[in-house]
Amino acid sequence: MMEKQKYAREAGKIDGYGNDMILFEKQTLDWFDRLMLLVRPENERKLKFWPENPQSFRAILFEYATRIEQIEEQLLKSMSRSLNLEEDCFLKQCGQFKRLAAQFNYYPPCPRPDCVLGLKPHADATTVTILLQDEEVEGLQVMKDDKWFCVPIIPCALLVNVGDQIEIMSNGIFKSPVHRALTNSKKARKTLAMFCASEVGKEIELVGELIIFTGSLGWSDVKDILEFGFGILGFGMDHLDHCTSAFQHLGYVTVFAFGCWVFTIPRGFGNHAMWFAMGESIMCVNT
Ligand SMILES: O=C(O)CCC(=O)C(=O)O
Ligand SMILES: [Fe+2]
Repeated sequence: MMEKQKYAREAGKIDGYGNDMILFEKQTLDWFDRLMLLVRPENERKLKFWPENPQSFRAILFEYATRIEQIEEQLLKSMSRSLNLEEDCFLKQCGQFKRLAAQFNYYPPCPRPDCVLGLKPHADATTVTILLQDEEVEGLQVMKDDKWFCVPIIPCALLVNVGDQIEIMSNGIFKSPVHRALTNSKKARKTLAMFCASEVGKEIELVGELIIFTGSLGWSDVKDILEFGFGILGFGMDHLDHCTSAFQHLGYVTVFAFGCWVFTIPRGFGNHAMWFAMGESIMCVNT
């Protein structure tokens, strides 16, 4: 614990070790600890929060982050191509100084898993989140048609969660699913979430061609959704639902045409296949 406290998060900041930010009285707290480290842009890294023990930690995280960025790039290109769009149309919107943050989640055993959640229902305010799941302990659930579905552990696979930024750019064709983490009475659970997001302050918007495709107006000129997302995470909700009501006052209409998308890619960074689970159907795409 003393070692962890050396890297404790400062009040109101995001980097470092800690628990939920307390945003209001009587907030329901999540049953987890986390270490959050901004990895890119490089000049914004705060190395004082990067553990020095084990010694290899920093080098491994740098290497892992580089690979994750390659995966994100391939994914964003593949998703654009799958919609018959130019392959860099999502990437272009992310700007030159894309952000990448690593969040190490630790869920200790909890005596009352029936009444305590590891992580409240939320959607990620990212382009995509790439999650390395615990090798043994399940806990992640995704909401679809108002029901919770357990995400299985697939050995040697990374889970890719579409985030709000891609939901916005794709006009809801790729939906950012609401998800949560359960607790376990006997075993601790560890996961590593890599949050990929656009440059700070860069406006993102739905890709014009998709208005015809979905027959709806969607998001326009959304900026800094990640900060907004962190701001309301304590409430445990879907940022876009929250934004939707705000935007409707401004005369925007948002239609999310499809259900949630979750897909996994086997770890290993050569030629890989992606499995898309959408509603009842599963497809496999070679990239
Ligand atoms: O730990 C998990 O399974 C989910 C983590 C997550 O959703 C997050 O960190 O945003
Ligand atoms: Fe999440």
